[in-house]
Amino acid sequence: MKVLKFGGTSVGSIASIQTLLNILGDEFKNQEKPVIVLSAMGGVTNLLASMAEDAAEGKEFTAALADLEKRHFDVVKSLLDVQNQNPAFTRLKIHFNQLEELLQGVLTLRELTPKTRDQILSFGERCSTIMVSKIAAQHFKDVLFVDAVEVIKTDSAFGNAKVNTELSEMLIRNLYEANKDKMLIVTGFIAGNDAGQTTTLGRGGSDYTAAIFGSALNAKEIQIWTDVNGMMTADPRMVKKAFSLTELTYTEAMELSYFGAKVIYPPTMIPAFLKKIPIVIKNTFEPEFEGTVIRHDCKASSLPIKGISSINNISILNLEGSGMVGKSGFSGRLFSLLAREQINVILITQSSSEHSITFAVQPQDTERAKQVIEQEFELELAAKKLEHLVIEKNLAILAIVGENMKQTPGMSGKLFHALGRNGVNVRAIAQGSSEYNISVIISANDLSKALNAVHDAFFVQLTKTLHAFCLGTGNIGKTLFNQLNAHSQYLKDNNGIQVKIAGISNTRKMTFNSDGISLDTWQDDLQASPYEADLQGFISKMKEMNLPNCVFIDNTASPVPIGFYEQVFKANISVITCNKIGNSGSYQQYRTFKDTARTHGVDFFYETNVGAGLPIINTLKNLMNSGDRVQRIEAILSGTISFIFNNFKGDANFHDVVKEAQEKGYTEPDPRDDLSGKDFMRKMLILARDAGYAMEEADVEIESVLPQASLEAKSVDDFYATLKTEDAHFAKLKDLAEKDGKVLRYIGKLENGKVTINLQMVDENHPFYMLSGSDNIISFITDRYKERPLVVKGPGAGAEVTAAGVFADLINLGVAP
Ligand SMILES: NC(=O)c1ccc[n+]([C@@H]2O[C@H](COP(=O)([O-])OP(=O)(O)OC[C@H]3O[C@@H](n4cnc5c(N)ncnc54)[C@H](O)[C@@H]3O)[C@@H](O)[C@H]2O)c1
Ligand SMILES: N[C@@H](CCO)C(=O)O
Ligand code: NA
Repeated sequence: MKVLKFGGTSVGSIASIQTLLNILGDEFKNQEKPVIVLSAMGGVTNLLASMAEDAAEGKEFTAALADLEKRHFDVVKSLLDVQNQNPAFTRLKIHFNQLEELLQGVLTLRELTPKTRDQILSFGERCSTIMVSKIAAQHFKDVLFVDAVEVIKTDSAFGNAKVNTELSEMLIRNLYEANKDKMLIVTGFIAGNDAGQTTTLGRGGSDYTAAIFGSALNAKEIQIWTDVNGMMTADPRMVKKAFSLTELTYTEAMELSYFGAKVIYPPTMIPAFLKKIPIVIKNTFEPEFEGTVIRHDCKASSLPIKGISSINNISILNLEGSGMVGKSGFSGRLFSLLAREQINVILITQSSSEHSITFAVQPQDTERAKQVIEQEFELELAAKKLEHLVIEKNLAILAIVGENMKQTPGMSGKLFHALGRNGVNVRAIAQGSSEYNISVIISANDLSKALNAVHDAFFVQLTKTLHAFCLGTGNIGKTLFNQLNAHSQYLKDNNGIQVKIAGISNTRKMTFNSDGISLDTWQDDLQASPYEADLQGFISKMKEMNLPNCVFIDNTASPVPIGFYEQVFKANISVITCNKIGNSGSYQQYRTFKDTARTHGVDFFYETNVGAGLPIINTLKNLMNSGDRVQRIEAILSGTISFIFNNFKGDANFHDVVKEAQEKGYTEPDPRDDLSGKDFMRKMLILARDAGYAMEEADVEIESVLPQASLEAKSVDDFYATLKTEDAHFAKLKDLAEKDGKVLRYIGKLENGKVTINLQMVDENHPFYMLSGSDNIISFITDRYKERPLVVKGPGAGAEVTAAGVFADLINLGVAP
């Protein structure tokens, strides 16, 4: 046989009671009739409690009582045929009169004893159960209302009575045997003492009733019908990707029950655990959900953990001092004291040096704990054997739970990697040797980020979410958004990655959305945003949003964002940049970026600083990391100049070719940066530094391709004008080269710690002769690539290839452990 328990929401409305009847209808078809346990209608127990307290304070309760009556009567009117209504009204009315009398007594005496309180509360379950059993009787024959006062026997500790299990189980069995052909519908939560007075079973009482019946009758299963889809991997209000578990063990259910939305209160299920009866959590509002089964032993599961539970507000107390070292009985004294004071200790850690003990308590217990400890250890404190107790508030506990963790190395590694990577500082740690729970204490501010990051790290079958904050909506920024938009489904399906753009800023406006700014409407959103651009504001907001797997992307050509990189790294946020100004500033600054990123365990990716999307920075990194040494680098790294020399032929005029390069998106926002050689210089400097040379800009020897007048131009327009007036200068260069069947190439070289960039005329035997479009080419001659160089070649400028390089950096972020 089965026991089915329906919680408050399942009997809370006409619609839910109708669903309940359908469920009973299915069960009624079975040979063995189930036992049904009911809670009070949703909210009724709390209402009764407050009516009782009001009455004790001399306040009126009649209006509330009338409401209560009406809620029950409305159900009767809707769900019972007219001819069946009167007997139900009469039964209910008798109870409401009794309730009124009790409340009146409390009001008169201005006193509410625990005994009276239990009696008052019991009307919630009594009325809902009478009501539902009358309705059920109209549909099914042989329904029997059972007042649990008759069969569940307790002591007289009103409010939280202790059950006489042996006696109760016997009475339940007798009742069941005598009514085998009937469906018993039983009041949850309430019981009776020897004198027949009503008692209540405390928190989770109706689940307890179901467990007691299940145990007494050796039920095949106990179903708990509630209003959510069973037990989930995390609190769904905090973790959107939380999903329902199909199966977990009793131990896991116990450990996970810390959730805010409590599905069951595991201690009440102990009678069922002891008999190894499976407990199935079902959803009345989604009956097709197959349920979460809590059982003694589960099938092997592929999930590394079953879930992540949390407590969002705790305090820790830390007691340390030499007086504890090697002293047995110290922790005994401490924790006996706390137990005596009824201070619940949530978590304890002690280092093996025995120099300190840290423990967590509810915030409301903190001050009292401090007081009693200081009294108890007064002498030790005075003798400085103990230091004064340190209290820290606004903390939270996050715990990963699952029996699969046992004997599986790497679980704590995964947990701490996810936390560390996201800049979550761990204040204390606890893991029992049973290895099914690892708990960490962190700042309450970080809880949401930590829960989501840890959930992403463990449940790899789910999509991982990256949160990107992007600066710059020009050529590259815009193209990146288009690429992300077009490719998002593929990334989800094939890489399990979802990129959410959580913030965007250009020089005018900024906008934010932790759920991701739509990549179809970002321009309108930015336009409509109330926030004026403010870089420090942008970064502060990014930190404040405290999202997991966060990255800052600099798609500007501005020196301003550079000044903020360090701050970003220090907030444990990775940086991706196509802006070369940062890495080509002072060597000191370049080092600071690298070192700060490393010490904070985040990435600093800048593949597009050299050769746009071509794999140049990563190639060099791999060479260096694997112990190779660069002997020489020769390269053409200006896409713009490359394009110009590849197209400045025959009748072409220099001015127009430069214009074309700009229109094609190859140039810097200011094309003078390209033609002056500055952009090329930056790239060579970055390569030299990545190759291990602590070089400064002044160490680069650079020959310009421009005549003096162009170099001195005050504006971009003036600059273009000089390209026209200086036409002869460029024509001469071209003719000189063409005369000998050569081509013009602007080539950079790094050798012996020296960088030079100059204009050369090369013939067809030169490896750099054959280039077209905006091609870049780089050849690395290293200790290992000595005879023949390692060469990378291809288009090295343009919005598409550059944005693609930024995109690749994004996907390569080490968010996954
Ligand atoms: N074009 C290429 O082929 C290529 C290749 C590699 C790298 N890059 C680099 O890409 C970067 C962007 O180039 P682009 O052509 O897209 O430039 P762009 O001028 O088209 O866009 C720059 C954007 O940055 C924004 N911006 C500037 N300063 C800002 C600030 N302080 N705060 C917020 N936003 C700011 C501007 O509003 C604009 O939206 C440059 O650093 C360039 O060197 C370009
Ligand atoms: N303006 C740059 C873009 C690539 O960094 C170039 O022409 O090479
Ligand atoms: Na590159």
